[in-house]
Amino acid sequence: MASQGAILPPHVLIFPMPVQGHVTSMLKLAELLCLSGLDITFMVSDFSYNRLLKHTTVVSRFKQYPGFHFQSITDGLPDDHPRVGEQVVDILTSTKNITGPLFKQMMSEKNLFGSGTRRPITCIIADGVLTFAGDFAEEKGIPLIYFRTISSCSFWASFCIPELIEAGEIFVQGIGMDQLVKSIPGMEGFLRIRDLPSFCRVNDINEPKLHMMKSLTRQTTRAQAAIFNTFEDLEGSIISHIRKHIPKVFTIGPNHSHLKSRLAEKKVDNSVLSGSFWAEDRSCLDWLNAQPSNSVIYVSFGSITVVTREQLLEFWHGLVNSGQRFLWVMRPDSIVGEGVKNQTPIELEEGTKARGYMVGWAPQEEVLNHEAVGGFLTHSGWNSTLESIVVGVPMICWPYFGDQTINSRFVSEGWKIGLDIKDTCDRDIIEKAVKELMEERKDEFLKRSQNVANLARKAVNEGGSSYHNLDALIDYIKTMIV
Ligand SMILES: O=c1ccn([C@@H]2O[C@H](COP(=O)(O)OP(=O)(O)O[C@H]3O[C@H](CO)[C@@H](O)[C@H](O)[C@H]3O)[C@@H](O)[C@H]2O)c(=O)[nH]1
Ligand SMILES: C[C@H]1CC[C@@H]2C(C(=O)O)=CO[C@@H](O)[C@@H]21
Repeated sequence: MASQGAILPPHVLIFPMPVQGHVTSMLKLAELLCLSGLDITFMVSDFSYNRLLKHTTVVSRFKQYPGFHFQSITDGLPDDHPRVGEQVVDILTSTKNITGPLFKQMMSEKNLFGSGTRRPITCIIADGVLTFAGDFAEEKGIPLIYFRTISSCSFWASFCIPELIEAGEIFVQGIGMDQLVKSIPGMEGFLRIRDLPSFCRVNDINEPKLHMMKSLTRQTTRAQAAIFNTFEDLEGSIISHIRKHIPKVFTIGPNHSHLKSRLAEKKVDNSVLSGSFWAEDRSCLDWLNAQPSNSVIYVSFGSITVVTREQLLEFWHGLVNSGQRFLWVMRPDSIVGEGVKNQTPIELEEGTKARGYMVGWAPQEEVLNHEAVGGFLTHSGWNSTLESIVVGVPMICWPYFGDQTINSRFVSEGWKIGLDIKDTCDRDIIEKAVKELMEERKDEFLKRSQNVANLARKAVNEGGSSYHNLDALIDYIKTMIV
């Protein structure tokens, strides 16, 4: 065993928070590491695993990597828990209280997943929000790398929560939402209190969600290193501030594009790795095929956002009144509340028949890459933002919660590749924003988005920063074998 052990590769446990946006980006990381011959155990909740089995080919795709194994575990919630909207935060508590102890027991019963052909886990790459995985690594002396799946700008703002509290810059009643934030180094001058991660909007400065986010983020420093799904040309100036607290930061993104680049280099199938929790309706690609170039605004609010029927109608009127073509993802579980009567006004039905198409879930990466798509009305989830950036599609941002409120500010005022309509939901504002993005300022937005897209693609190809950093990460993981 000892001599066999010497030639066995490192064995990495990858553990995402079990929700779509986190599993998606950590699956891409897993495949990137598999391509370098590392052994991977990918921990996923029973709920997520069943969704993956039902709606994707990930299991057969990963069969080509003999060193890759899925391991499922409960997320601690009952099957019928909605796992959407603000209630998704319940997963943080249930995984800590229920999954954490089971994980610990499983690791000990299964000898850290070691066998005659695999080393026991040599390194844990845990989602930065799964603190119990960090506790376990620390307790057992296993090297720990945190992967926070949000943007670096959002991470950095959350990291600065103690300074924000100290400076009185957390939103509580009586503070102006449009006041500029001064206590986040690197964001002075354009970040407003309104743009801080939504957990910073509280009724009382002692509210648990604010303090949970503060400690979740601050505890990242106990890891030996951190990974971010971003690239230096996009967020380098912010990352330089993070590096003062976490010296080893590996920026390796955009992960989905990096994976494509590495697969192409190896001349193997580089089709999109879909980790969808819902069935992708590919008929929208046929519809897009029949639309002119850059003429369609794609509308999707990711996997967690929910809207009331009133909000839905505002979006719908705004889109139809804009006169633009639209492709709209309406997730089956995304409409909440009783709201107004369940009848669709005739003008919306007609407007949709003439210029729109709706699906329950789309193959988003392919949709955004389609030449007919010229804009994206998004909730500013980090994966969606990066997927849009890579293909140079300008955005209208309607952030729902969490990191999205700051991502949208960076899109509009930082990188200037879109518009931010946060905190509004009004048909006239939506109509105006769609016209501005798709007609009036179209060339300006497309040009800037193309420039950023070129930087993203440069980052993930040979010679680029993310390409270099992934190699450095793999070398680092190899040094962790004790
Ligand atoms: O019809 C659809 C809609 C979405 N997607 C994919 O689903 C993912 C959605 O991820 P993201 O855009 O990041 O949004 P959320 O699902 O909301 O992700 C959660 O996780 C992200 C990463 O931490 C955070 O940035 C978000 O705020 C958080 O809500 C993306 O890869 C999309 O391509 C599809 O494939 N088809
Ligand atoms: C449910 C949310 C709590 C934290 C996660 C997150 C993050 O800050 O890492 C962003 O949005 C959500 O996916 C998670």
